[in-house]
Amino acid sequence: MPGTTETAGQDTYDVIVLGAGPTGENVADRAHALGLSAVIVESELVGGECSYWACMPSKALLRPVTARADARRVPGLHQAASAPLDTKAVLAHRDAFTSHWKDDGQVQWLDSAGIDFVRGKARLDGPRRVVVATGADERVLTARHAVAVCTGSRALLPDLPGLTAARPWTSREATSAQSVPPRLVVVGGGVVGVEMATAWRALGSAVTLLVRGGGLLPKMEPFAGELVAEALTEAGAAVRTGVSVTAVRREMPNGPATVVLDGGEQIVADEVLFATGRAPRTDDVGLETVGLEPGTWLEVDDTCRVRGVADGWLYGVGDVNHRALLTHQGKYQARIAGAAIAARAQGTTDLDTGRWGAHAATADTAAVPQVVFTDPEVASVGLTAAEAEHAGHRTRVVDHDLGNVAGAGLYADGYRGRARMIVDQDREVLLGVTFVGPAVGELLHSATVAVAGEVPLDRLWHAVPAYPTISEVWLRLLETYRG
Ligand SMILES: Cc1cc2nc3c(=O)[nH]c(=O)nc-3n(C[C@H](O)[C@H](O)[C@H](O)COP(=O)(O)OP(=O)(O)OC[C@H]3O[C@@H](n4cnc5c(N)ncnc54)[C@H](O)[C@@H]3O)c2cc1C
Ligand SMILES: NC(=O)c1ccc[n+]([C@@H]2O[C@H](COP(=O)([O-])OP(=O)(O)OC[C@H]3O[C@@H](n4cnc5c(N)ncnc54)[C@H](O)[C@@H]3O)[C@@H](O)[C@H]2O)c1
Repeated sequence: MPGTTETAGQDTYDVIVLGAGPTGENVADRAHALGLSAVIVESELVGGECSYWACMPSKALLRPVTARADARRVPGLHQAASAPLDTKAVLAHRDAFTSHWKDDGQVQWLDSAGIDFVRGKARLDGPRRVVVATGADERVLTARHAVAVCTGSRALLPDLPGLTAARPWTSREATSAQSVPPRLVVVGGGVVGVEMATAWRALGSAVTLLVRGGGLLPKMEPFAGELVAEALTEAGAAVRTGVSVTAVRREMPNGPATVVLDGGEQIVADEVLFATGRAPRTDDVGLETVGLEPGTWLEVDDTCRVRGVADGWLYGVGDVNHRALLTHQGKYQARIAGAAIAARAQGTTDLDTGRWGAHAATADTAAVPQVVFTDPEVASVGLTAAEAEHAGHRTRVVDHDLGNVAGAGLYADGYRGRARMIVDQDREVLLGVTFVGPAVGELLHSATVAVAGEVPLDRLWHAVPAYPTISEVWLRLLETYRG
């Protein structure tokens, strides 16, 4: 049972925030830091999906996996690092990183940040009014300036015969399971699918990854999915592309599940993870009381203000607006929305909403960074080659084999990886960068600065990477471009 600390407080606030995930916390914090009173309402755990069933537990499961893989590629360590992972220790490490699914620390942080907190299920009840069901009681809150819906997303399950009765895993079970299923089927080759297939395979499950398309990580550069599929296969997972699941059965409650494929083939597994995307948590937050459709993603402008709501008091920030379903991007939007809410509360009418302005979440469309924590890691920012071409840019695609970089060779024996930069030929700046290979995640911010800063390639030539680091790939990419 989560802690029950909450603020009796007043009932009228400058800003009311629905949902205390990373996004909601940051909206409230920004608003408060800019002089507004703020209250946040949370129905489950303060910290949201990210802290308890997403980023934190998944990365805590994956870190030992990638550390062991790296160590096995270092001469002198191969033997020592070849033992199986200590499953109990890895799961305990994961449990510690989720604070054992207790949010006392995060509730304390709200308090220290001067943000009032109400635990309960919130829903809109007409303009600027929020009703919170707090157990047996209801509490009514009123906002002077803004209400921010930051209720996030949940796993989306396909409508398949037998699926609900078969009790499939979603990302929640995949990140919080207390034992290793001997056989695990993973459906979906997106980020959740590949990360969880990597983690549970390394922890000992026999993993079958079922993908209906032609490859893994379809939203990224094709070589990313290819290298991750190759590594998963080498690790002993079965990666099957071009297959669709048509039904799932679990005849005995404690027995195995059977996954039926479109060709009639059946696969038996102890657990079946559906990693098939997300749905907005907006079905029961009272959208209908303000003229919006329940269960839909909130359509917002670049200040994260919801379109089509009279007087512009409603904001939708984080996963719920479907702009970029990532914690860091939700927190970025929260900083932008918080600044816009405060400016509007002060009566400012000419907000700085131009490209890269203080009140515009420009990076959401131009420079979203993402790291997939598989072995090898995938790190990307901005547009892929296909996206840049589709957007009508005149581009040049520059590739380099990361294995040929001295720092990569030192990092790991037989280092395998690849880098790509997409150059906007008209402006000679970068539109996107992708790295695939061990440890490239920590390289990504250099690319994010280059893309978001629209750093001219002539100036990047003067950004000298230290020798012998993996970052020397920058020099190789620029040399390849210049010829
Ligand atoms: C397995 C997995 C791994 C991930 N790993 C990463 C990663 O490594 N890096 C990364 O950047 N992103 C990652 N993500 C994505 C990341 O988790 C989300 O983008 C992030 O959690 C979104 O934050 P949010 O605050 O918008 O929503 P959430 O974190 O979903 O928080 C929303 C909060 O609102 C509450 N809420 C909902 N309805 C109500 C209501 N009616 N009243 C009161 N409270 C309500 C919920 O209980 C929840 O606490 C991962 C996602 C998954 C599924
Ligand atoms: N490291 C990270 O940054 C990280 C990690 C995990 C999740 N996330 C975020 O969480 C979000 C959700 O991740 P996700 O992997 O669930 O979604 P996703 O949209 O990335 O991938 C879902 C995949 O499932 C496939 N799919 C959908 N329906 C299917 C069906 N019926 N049968 C088979 N395949 C089907 C889709 O084609 C898609 O490739 C993503 O937006 C991601 O950015 C980020």
